[in-house]
Amino acid sequence: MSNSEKFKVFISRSDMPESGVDILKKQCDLKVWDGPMPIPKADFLKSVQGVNGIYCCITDKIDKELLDAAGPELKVVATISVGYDHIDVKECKKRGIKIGYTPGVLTDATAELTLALLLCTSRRLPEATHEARTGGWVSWAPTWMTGPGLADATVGIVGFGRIGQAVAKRVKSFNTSQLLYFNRSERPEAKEIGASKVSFDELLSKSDFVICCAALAPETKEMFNRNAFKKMKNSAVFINTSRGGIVDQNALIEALQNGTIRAAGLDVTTPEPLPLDSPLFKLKNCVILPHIGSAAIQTRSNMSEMTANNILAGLNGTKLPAELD
Ligand SMILES: O=C(O)[C@H](O)CO
Repeated sequence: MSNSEKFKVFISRSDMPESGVDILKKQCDLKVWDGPMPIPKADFLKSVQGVNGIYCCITDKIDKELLDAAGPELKVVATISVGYDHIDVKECKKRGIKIGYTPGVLTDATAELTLALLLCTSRRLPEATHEARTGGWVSWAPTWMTGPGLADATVGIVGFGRIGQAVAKRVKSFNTSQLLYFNRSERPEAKEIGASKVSFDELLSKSDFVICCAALAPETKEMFNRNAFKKMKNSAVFINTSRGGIVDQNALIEALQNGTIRAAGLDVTTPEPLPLDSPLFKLKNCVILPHIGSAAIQTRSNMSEMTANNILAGLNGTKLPAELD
């Protein structure tokens, strides 16, 4: 393509980290959505007409209707995320549209956040700071604000890919007694980490902490349902930093209200943002974060650069640096 007819790329947010946008600016004709976020569907459909590439994020549904609206010139869709459950992968493949995502660069940030959320939930930090600020801190007290520690605990990780393994390595440094994992396939890396593969049921019944790092797919949808929570210890702490759809949220609310499990820490919910009147916000034993797993400054820049490079490769017809196969 000559300079006068650059590739057309649509970017669905005006606040995508600059480092990636700068890469694209030099070589593409960029159209950036700067209206309300996330981009309303009707605007999305209009904005993508005739583009060659789409730079999107997890709130943008890339479905058949959107691909139809974009038309036959669309070569690549790249998401600034490792998760791709918002993209109709089959439909893209059928049309020969390449999909880029951002595995690897956010592993450390997400693992860090998972640990932060776990400690926050088990040691009741939001409750404790609230008490300190509002006069509940009357005196040091032997049993006040106590919660389970990680030392000598059994930790179960569901989904043992990059992020699950990074979480396991970090958790181990807290002197846990046992690391269990549940994954579709056996992971060779588990041996060195010191984690044992068990069935989902065994993980649920033995773990003091259950951490969900699995990707959302038809097989994992609502795998944490009423039955699963019943199999967990009453003292268990549940952490989810992957996708809200993996949990039957009503079952979780019930489990937290009834003491079926002790507490939950969630970086992801259904829907997002979680409505302010959700019962989850009323529960002291639930810590909720607004999906900030990968929100480390440098990580987001790296993700943006990877997204841009995925787009450029897709436009030029070469293998993407991180292509979904
Ligand atoms: O899938 C992802 O990358 C996260 O959920 C958002 O960074």
